Amino acid sequence: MSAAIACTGVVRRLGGRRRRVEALSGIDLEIAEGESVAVVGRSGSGKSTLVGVLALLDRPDRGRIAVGGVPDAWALPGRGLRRLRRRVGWIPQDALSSFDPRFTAGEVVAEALPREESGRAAAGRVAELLRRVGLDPEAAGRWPATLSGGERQRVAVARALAVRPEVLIADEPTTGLDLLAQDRVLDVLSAEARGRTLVLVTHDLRVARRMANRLVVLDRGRIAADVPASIAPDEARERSPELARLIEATP
Ligand SMILES: Nc1ncnc2c1ncn2[C@@H]1O[C@H](COP(=O)(O)OP(=O)(O)OP(=O)(O)O)[C@@H](O)[C@H]1O
Repeated sequence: MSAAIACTGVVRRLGGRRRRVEALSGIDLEIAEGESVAVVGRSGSGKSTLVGVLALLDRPDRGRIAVGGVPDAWALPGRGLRRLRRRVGWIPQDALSSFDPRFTAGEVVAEALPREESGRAAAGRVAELLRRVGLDPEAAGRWPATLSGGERQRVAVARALAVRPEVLIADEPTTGLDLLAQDRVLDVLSAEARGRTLVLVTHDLRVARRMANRLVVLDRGRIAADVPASIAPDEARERSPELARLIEATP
């Protein structure tokens, strides 16, 4: 099976001159088509930085990102890179702040549609996408700020699906939601992940196990463990102290 997305030797430094942090210190990771991977690790371990780099939103200081058959995304000219980005659906942690406040929920989704689907056909596609994530198409006319957190997160999933991506990347998509809303967002995501590749950041090992068949554990910008999600707790403890810590912290 070929890699849907991969990175080689990725280094990412963040911050200004005074406080420079190496958020990623040489990451090699290959994710096969159809795989579902949960990126876990303690706060500040580099999870968000890694998925931002994988989604081609953030350029690494060193290393290469391969998407589909393209071996080095950032070597492409701007247009090629933009086209490649459309093969990846991005679901951010905080949907509301990622939406343009001048847009209704429907416009947020419509804006992401490929050019050939915009214009007249757009309303139908937007309604279909909203229905797919379990929202009433009427939600299209609402301002995102008037939707619940869970509804907004589902709009973010609909927006990510608008480009018909091969890979879905989600950064803590259920943060701040109550359990029922979390459940609905995760259900929608797992349905949409079928037949696609999924990369999901979560601090919750239960979510990781529910959504993924592989766990990538980050620790201070490095991969501390890369194991099947079904790994027995005893073996996991042996493999990596960082994973052991996560297991202990999970009720
Ligand atoms: N804009 C920034 N400027 C400086 N340092 C940053 C910036 N963004 C992140 N960092 C630092 O980079 C490291 C990795 O951050 P990152 O957000 O990727 O971690 P994380 O594992 O996603 O954390 P969390 O679980 O808290 O969201 C941390 O030490 C963080 O403080």
